[in-house]
Amino acid sequence: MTPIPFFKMSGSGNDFILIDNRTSVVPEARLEELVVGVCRRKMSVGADGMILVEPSENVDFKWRFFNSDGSLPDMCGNGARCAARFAFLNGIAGRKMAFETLAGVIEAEVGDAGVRIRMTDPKDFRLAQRLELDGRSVAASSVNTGVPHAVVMVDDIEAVDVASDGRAIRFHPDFEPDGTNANFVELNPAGEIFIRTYERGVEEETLACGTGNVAAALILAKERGLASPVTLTTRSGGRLTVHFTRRDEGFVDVFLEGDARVIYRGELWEEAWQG
Ligand SMILES: N[C@H](CCC[C@H](N)C(=O)O)C(=O)O
Repeated sequence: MTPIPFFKMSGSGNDFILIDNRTSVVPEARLEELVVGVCRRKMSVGADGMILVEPSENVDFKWRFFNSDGSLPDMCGNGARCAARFAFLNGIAGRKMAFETLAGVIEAEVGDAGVRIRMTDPKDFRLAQRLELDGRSVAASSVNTGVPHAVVMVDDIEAVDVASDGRAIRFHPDFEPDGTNANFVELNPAGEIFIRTYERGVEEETLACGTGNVAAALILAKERGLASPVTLTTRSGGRLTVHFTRRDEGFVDVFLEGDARVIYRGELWEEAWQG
């Protein structure tokens, strides 16, 4: 099989494999095997997800985004920034662009220092829920920022067992049938915000989650009165900034801004994803 050119990129530590699939270079019949195979750490390239850039009749391009387990969520904030810069660098779009996702059309602007994307309007806010986790009652809020997110405020972000508590929230009955991503957020006395995320479809903690940072920022705005812009420090140490305008009980003009780094370019051989 002809090797498939790809970029490896990172959005604040959330890493992705990106492929220009406008001429259908990936074997559609073996797509899930390809996604899961190449996202394996150590055995292959390794990534939190894969992005296919494909033709669109209405805007600059359409994307298909896959979590590393092969699932197809509606949106990915860090992946969207990487897809925008990938499209710009490969002449698929200009600095300002729009592309189709399952969550809707995402507008993006590629700057010299980072990429800014317009998020879909947040929906399904649920504040001050109580989740029963292994006999503990945990306060959480949730919102859909393109994908579902639960947000738990904590006093010490370093003390959180993200693998265990994150997984328990991700599969909690309150979020069935689709499940949710689970975010843990510390707002310290100096006003600094630290966030850690267990990601649905990766099924472990990732170093950053764009839609999760947006969820945390909007819930902090609602519950703690934070004003736009809100900057959060992710597990990688990378910082993401969320801009928004309050409108009645909701938010409009929500933007996510952060880096989208090219790590390397390569070509996928079939043995990189077979079995
Ligand atoms: N794992 C998420 C999708 C990717 C979200 C995250 N990587 C982001 O940057 O928004 C889900 O299945 O809901």
